[in-house]
Amino acid sequence: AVLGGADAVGFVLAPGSPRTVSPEAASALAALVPDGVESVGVFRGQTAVEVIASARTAGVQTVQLHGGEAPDVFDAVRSAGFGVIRATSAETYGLEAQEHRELYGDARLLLDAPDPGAGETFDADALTGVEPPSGWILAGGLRPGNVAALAEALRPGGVDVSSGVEIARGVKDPELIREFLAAARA
Ligand SMILES: O=C(O)c1ccccc1NCC(=O)[C@H](O)[C@H](O)COP(=O)(O)O
Repeated sequence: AVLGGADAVGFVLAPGSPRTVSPEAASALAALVPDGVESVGVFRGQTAVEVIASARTAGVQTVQLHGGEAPDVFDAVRSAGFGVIRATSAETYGLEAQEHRELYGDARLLLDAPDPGAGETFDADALTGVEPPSGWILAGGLRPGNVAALAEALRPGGVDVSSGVEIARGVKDPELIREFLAAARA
């Protein structure tokens, strides 16, 4: 991903995924990430104490929370010195955009399909009449063949991919990563 020109790389530190890496393994990988490329730890449903401990061991800069965590978890993570990304489904966000602004306002927003990391797209109609905050990140079922059209239609500040650059669940493919990055940049 770094060689292909990604702006950020993510390590799944949430338990129970075929993509899960230990904080120690993530630390060895994050140490290879050069300055200027953001390293992100991906979490779901853990306590603030667990998230912060894992993120510190892994040495990531940013924490991405997928589990509907409460605002106080975001505050704790931020106070521990990490950047924070709030990942939520586009359907949920469509119903609570005001709440996001009020409760999580300075967290970056990532809009995803309901089942994170499953390679499913969301129904873009969920965002009709909703304007996500500037710099929001689009995720969910992106692939080299659809990222340009979806980005053109939805105008996010960035895109995030997992399944669409894998040859099997949890197994990334360098060529698909290169194709995805080229299509997203275009
Ligand atoms: O990828 C996982 O297995 C995962 C597990 C627990 C929480 C989040 C997870 N992934 C979130 C991501 O960062 C994915 O990149 C994002 O949901 C997009 O996934 P995909 O639709 O497979 O491209």
